[in-house]
Formats: sequence, C-alpha cells, structure tokens
Amino acid sequence: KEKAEITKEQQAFMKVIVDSYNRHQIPQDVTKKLLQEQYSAEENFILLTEMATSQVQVLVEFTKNIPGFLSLDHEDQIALLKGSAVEAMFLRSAQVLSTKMPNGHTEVLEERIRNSGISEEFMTPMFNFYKSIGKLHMVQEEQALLTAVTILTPDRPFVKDHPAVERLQEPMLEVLRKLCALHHPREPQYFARLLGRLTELRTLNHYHTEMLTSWRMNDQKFTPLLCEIWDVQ
Ligand SMILES: O=C(NC1CCCCC1)[C@H](C1CCCCC1)n1c(-c2ccc(-n3cccn3)nc2)nc2cc(F)c(F)cc21
Repeated sequence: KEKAEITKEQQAFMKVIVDSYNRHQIPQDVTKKLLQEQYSAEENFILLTEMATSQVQVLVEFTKNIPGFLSLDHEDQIALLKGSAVEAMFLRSAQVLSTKMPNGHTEVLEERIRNSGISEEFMTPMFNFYKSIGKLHMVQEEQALLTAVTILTPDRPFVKDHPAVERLQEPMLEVLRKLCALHHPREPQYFARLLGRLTELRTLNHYHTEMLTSWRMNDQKFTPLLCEIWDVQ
C-alpha cells in the first residue's frame, strides 16, 4: 500500500517543482500571435528565436529550483541544460499545442505551424510527437515532473558525474510513477508510455539543427544565448 501513496516529503518536493514550473511559464502569447495571422517565413523564424530565447531563460530558472541541482558540479549543470534545452522546447511546444483551446483554434494553429517555414520533411516527426503528447492528457504536475526528468538525464554529452545526476533523477521518477498511478488509475502502462515519449523527444533533438538550417529563408540570425544552446553560427 505505502508503495503507491505519495509521502508528505514527496508532496513537498513535487510542490517546489510544480510551483516553479507554473511560475516560469513563457507567456502564452505565442499562440495569440500565431492565431492572429500567417506570418512570412522570416517573421516566423524571428518569432521562434524570440520564443526559444525566452524559454531557455525560463528553463534555467526552473532548473535552479530543482532540489539538488545547484549542488551538482557546475560544468555538469551546464552540460545538463545544454543537453536538454531543445527537448524541453519541443516538450513545451507540444504542451502548448495540447492545451484546450476554443473550437477551431488548434486547427488554425497547426496550419500556421505547417506553413511557418519549417521544411516539409520535419512536419511528420514533429506533429507525430505533438499528437502523442496530446493523447496522454498530462496533468500539470506530470508536465512539470516530465520536464525536470528530461533535464536530469544522466547520459547527456559531457556529463562527468553520472551517478550524481541519477541520484537526483530517481526520486523524481518515483514521484512521477506514483502521480501517473494516481491520475490514470485505469492505465497501468501510462507511466511507461510517458517515458516512451522521452525517447521520441530525443529523435527531434537529432533533427533540430537541420530544421533550423532548412528553414525557408537565408541569413538566419540567432541570439547569443541560442548560439550557445543550439550550436549554430
Ligand atoms: O514558438 C514556437 N514554440 C515556442 C518555443 C518555446 C516554448 C513555447 C513554444 C514555435 C513556433 C514559432 C513560430 C513559427 C511556428 C512555430 N512552435 C513550435 C516549433 C516549431 C519548430 C521548431 N523548431 C526548432 C528548430 C527548428 N524548428 N521549434 C518549435 N511548435 C509549436 C507548437 C505550438 F503549439 C506553438 F504555439 C508554437 C510552436
């Protein structure tokens, strides 16, 4: 019985992460902007770089609130942020698209994204991921913890002290497992499906640089922060 119950300290631990996740939300203005009108590929690229830059700043603040993160080796902290930033952005994008919207808005949003300038070959894998996240109907706590679990992935490039990262990720996976059982009692495989999405997320990571360089426009400009995080320019 006690295996299933979320303990008091796990509740406190989760509250810290969920509050920080909710506090550090980039304004939903990206959907408002996209629903307003179809922009040119150039304008969409600028919108993406602006949104992505602010999301990285938000991600750093969120990550600093993950219990134990700041006591990791400093170079490992950077390696974890750098290694997870793109995945966190696609995960956030997926969560934005799966947010309940008035009738027809999601379709318009999808259309705008399809015509935004991203080359055709990446639409399928990207929207497949978005659809598979949408089908999970994640509650807020699950979204926050899944993002934290993604950031604290031990096997990112250049991470030196794997065990230290595993020690932080494990309690989060344990709370996430209990949350899934609590919120999705009739789906015993829900937790496994949730973690399966992280594998799909890594493949988007792989496409990312090509998606940028193949954006239907030339002389792409990036902010200094994105040059750091996206390995471009
Ligand atoms: O702004 C976006 N996402 C942000 C990023 C930070 C956190 C919040 C959302 C974009 C957006 C920029 C304008 C054009 C149209 C796309 N977006 C994307 C997206 C598309 C492609 C890429 N690429 C990354 C490398 C190459 N492509 N990244 C994100 N998916 C989205 C899904 C939404 F519901 C959605 F509303 C927007 C989305």
